[in-house]
Amino acid sequence: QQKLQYGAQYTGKRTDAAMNKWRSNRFGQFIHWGLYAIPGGVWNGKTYNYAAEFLKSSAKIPTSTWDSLMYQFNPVKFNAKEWAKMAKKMGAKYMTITTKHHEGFCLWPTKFTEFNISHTPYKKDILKELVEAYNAEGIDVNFYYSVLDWHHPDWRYDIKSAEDSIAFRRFLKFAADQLRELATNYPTVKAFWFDGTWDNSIKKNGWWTLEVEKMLKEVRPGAIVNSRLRADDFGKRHIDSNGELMGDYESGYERRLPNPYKDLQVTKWDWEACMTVPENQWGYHKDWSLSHVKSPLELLEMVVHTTSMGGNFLLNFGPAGDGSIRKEEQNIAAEIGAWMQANGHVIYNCDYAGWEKQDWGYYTKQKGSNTLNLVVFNVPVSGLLKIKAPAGTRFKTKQGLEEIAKDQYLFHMPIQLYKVPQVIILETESNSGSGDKYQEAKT
Ligand SMILES: COc1ccc([C@@H]2N[C@@H](C)[C@@H](O)[C@H]2O)cc1
Repeated sequence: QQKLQYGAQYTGKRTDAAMNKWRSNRFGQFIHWGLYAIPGGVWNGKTYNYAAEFLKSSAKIPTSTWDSLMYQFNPVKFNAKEWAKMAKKMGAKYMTITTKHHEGFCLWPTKFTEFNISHTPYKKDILKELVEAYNAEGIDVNFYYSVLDWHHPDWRYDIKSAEDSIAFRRFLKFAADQLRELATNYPTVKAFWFDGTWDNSIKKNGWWTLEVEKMLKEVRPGAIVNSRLRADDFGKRHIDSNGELMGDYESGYERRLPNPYKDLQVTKWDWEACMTVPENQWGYHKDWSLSHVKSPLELLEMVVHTTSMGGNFLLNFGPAGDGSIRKEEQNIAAEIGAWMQANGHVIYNCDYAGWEKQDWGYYTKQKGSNTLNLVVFNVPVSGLLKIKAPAGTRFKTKQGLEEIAKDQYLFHMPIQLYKVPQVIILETESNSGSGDKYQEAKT
């Protein structure tokens, strides 16, 4: 353990009301929307299959050319209320919007750069429209903010000279001013999702990442920041040099999930995974035939998998440049929403149950209750679900349960064709299941 000036500010999970709400939300909608949605991965008639929000670099487009897309941004089909209603029907409890992505274009009328929505044909404050529409549906709104900024002349990837250092200090003030502006002018914002913080320039300025965390929590008490913002005294990111998580939740699971057998360390802190529908498209891409597009059921399993390990799942939508939502995303929202409508009680306010994962699916546990939720994706040919209970567990539920050895059971599923994940609720006796674990075999 060494004394850090810019390391973790506390250890363990926050238990204040704001963080408890963030945690209980469990399932959110990510929205990537910016100038990149206009070309949608196609430039001068050539389709680029890398992430559409990176088209500027994939197609080697000069900044001045790219930035002139601002004068075309006029989403005539944009309707914030429709987006919010779709998210509500999907069962999303929060939404995270790209206020500014790496391109540097701002969806709000910021005072600190002209490269913003007020200078587009659309003119109006899209961020305000989205915050109001989603909040009206009872959905919390969080802000994604990319520190990396391709547009701003003072951005630096590294600090290699006095000039770099002077320019980058100006840049860090610009970014802090924008963040203060966001936290001040949109008072219902709940959390800040930082991205674009992996470069040496940020790693050499860990002090700034802590200053931003403190400022946001001062301006907006209860505000939540992700670990991706943070670098410590030695440039160590997410986890400080003493092994403590920085920020309020771990945000390293991007387009991947922790292994439910081997990565149980994630259960010791709050965390969130974010996921694309295609293999790797966050912004709108015109051609989704270029990679596998995940089905509603594949994505629903990821939601359940994440809850079963005590994390939040942020599912990405990439609206088109005209403000429309593509049919694949509409369908995903409808199908996931149908299941969440009937079974959200095994997701919302649920957490890691501490039971050993089995092949048939996932366990979740309602916070502070003795009900154990089994979410079955893979029904065994035998119809018998294997359950290994923590030592000394006593069940209240008798129906369908057959004890086959100490703390080992089979649950008899009715033999039928299942089309959607099945939920089985078991009741355990309140003080049972905390007994000693078998001694692991020495190998
Ligand atoms: C390989 O490097 C990157 C850099 C940035 C990203 C951004 N993070 C995601 C949340 C999206 O915003 C993507 O553009 C992804 C991969």
